[in-house]
Amino acid sequence: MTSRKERGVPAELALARVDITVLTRRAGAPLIILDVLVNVLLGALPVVFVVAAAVVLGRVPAAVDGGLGSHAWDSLLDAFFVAAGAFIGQQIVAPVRESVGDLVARQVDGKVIDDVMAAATSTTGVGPLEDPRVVEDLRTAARELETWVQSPGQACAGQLALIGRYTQLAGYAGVVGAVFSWLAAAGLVVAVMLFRYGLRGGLRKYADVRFELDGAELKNDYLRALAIDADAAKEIRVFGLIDWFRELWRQSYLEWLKPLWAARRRIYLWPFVWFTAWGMAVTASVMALAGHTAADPGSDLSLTDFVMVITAALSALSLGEFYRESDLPTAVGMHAYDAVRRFFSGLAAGEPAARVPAARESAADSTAPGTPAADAATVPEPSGTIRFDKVSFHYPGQQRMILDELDLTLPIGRCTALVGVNGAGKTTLVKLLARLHEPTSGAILLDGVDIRSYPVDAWRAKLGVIFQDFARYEVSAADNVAFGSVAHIGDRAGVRAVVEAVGLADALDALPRGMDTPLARHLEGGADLSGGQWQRIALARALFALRNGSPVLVLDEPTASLDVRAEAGFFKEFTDLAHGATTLLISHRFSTVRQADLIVVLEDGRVTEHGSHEELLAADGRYAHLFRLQADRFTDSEDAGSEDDPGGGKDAAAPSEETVGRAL
Ligand SMILES: Nc1ncnc2c1ncn2[C@@H]1O[C@H](COP(=O)(O)OP(=O)(O)OP(=O)(O)O)[C@@H](O)[C@H]1O
Repeated sequence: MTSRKERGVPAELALARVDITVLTRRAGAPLIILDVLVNVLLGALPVVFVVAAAVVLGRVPAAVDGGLGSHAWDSLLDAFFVAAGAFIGQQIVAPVRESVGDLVARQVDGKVIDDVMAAATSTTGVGPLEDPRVVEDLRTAARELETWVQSPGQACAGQLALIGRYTQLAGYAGVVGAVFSWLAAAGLVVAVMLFRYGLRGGLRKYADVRFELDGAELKNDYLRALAIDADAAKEIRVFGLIDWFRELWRQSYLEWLKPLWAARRRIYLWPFVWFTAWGMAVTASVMALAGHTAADPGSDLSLTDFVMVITAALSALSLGEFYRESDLPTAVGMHAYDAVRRFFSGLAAGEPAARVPAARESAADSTAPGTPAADAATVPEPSGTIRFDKVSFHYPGQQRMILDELDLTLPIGRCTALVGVNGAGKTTLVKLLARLHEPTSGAILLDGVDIRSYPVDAWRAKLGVIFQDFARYEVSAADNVAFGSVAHIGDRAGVRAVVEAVGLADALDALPRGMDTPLARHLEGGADLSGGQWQRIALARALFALRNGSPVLVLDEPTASLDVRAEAGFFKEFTDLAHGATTLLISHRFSTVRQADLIVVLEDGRVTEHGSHEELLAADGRYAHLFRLQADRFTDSEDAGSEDDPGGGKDAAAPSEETVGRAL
């Protein structure tokens, strides 16, 4: 995209005006026509007033001579009523114009917000929404759209409001031209536009500087939000961070404000003085010409004409000012829309290539050789395996491979546990399985068929995934669970069954409105849950998906927030409930992991070990090492807590299987 500076100022201004005009069309023809008419009327009324007031003044001598009831008196009254009508009309039309402008702005902004929401929720994957540049554009746009200070809609209403101002200027110039001199009228218009250029041009440059500081402004927004964030509030107090943060807030604001102050001095001072001097010179010439003509005894300029010209000229000159309703909105408002457009192109550029690569179309899996089900509308019931076939992946815009030619087979109907150190790529693997990202190379095959052959929604309907950072929706507890299969959101008996299965029924029944209680304290009748209770909600959600036909369950750290008792019971209860399902379980808790049918160790982007718990312990590799590390923590504390246990000095590096089993 060509930058604003490269295009040059006139082209930039023209394009900005065209952009606003195009966007304004979204307000709809009736509203736009109404706004234009109201603005034209608001622009014309002051001109009518100036003309009528001058006529009133000119008719006073004759009316005084003629006396009450005379024809001259009546014509004075006629002119007076026109002037008064024009004056009162302005008072009435001005707020109407403001309201119609607001309607235009709301219509446009509403449609822009709809577009943003539609675009943000329509991406197949999450890659674009994880791209910091795309997110920054979205935040910039959202700030103006939400606060409704200088939004795109305000820019549209502001540009329409210019019609009123320029109708007024044209009217005054017309009066001066018709009554006195077209040259003087042209001079007036030039003077006003010079004043305007000095002001509005400065504002445009100032706005450019402000846009360059978007990053700093977003940082300020973040820090401001942090100051009132309940979670951060705890740590800020407990760790005594208040003074540190105050200083950070001060510094951050200064980093944003200082360049703005400097820009204001640089941009406004000399150009403003320069353009104002030119404007004043032109004004002085027009006034001198009018005065000279009026003073000339041979001139046919009447008192009415003279008053009309001077009043029109002065009124025109007063238009060489900052237009509150137009200038800031048109200078700044479209910035948010630029961010919206960058957001759209960022989303489009970041969408994963979901097509099945040509080479992959002939790929055959040992379990199901043959042709892939290219573009099949439905996903068949899994029967053999889900296989990661030489899957490599790096995040968009990054070089580092998170998964590197990874081969992994998940047997259908069995439970596979995935272990690995922090950052090994376990959650990333789940994102690929759910097609939130697509592999950089390689493929994921369901019974030999590349899952990209299927419509993404149909594939996802086969999965019930609970992420480590699962969502906590501010809706009722029942809906939080039912979101696992939104097509069955009304199935209260089903929701109840899975809530009981995860041991949450008593806790939810104790809430003010039972399962209908909104899970957010700030909502009326709402309540919040503990971390472990939220985790059970997430588990119930996964079970609800399973119950309603998602045969593949993926649980990323499902027991991380469960208490020891709940964790101990988790696996048994869960395998009973999830009997027959294909489960991928990610956990750092070996007490959970050890009970899986198959355990897979992920390291350096590849599977380095796989087998049952016993096989992996016997192999004495990475799994055995990690297992012992965790087991030692328990045996140490058990030993320390047991004063009369003579076995406290057991070889911690090699606990017996029995000890480990007891501890875990
Ligand atoms: N959206 C992202 N963009 C760029 N890099 C990412 C993104 N998400 C994760 N990563 C990086 O990918 C690597 C693997 O992360 P991942 O969350 O898959 O690990 P994990 O094995 O699940 O870790 P943990 O056990 O801590 O949950 C990490 O180095 C992480 O920084």
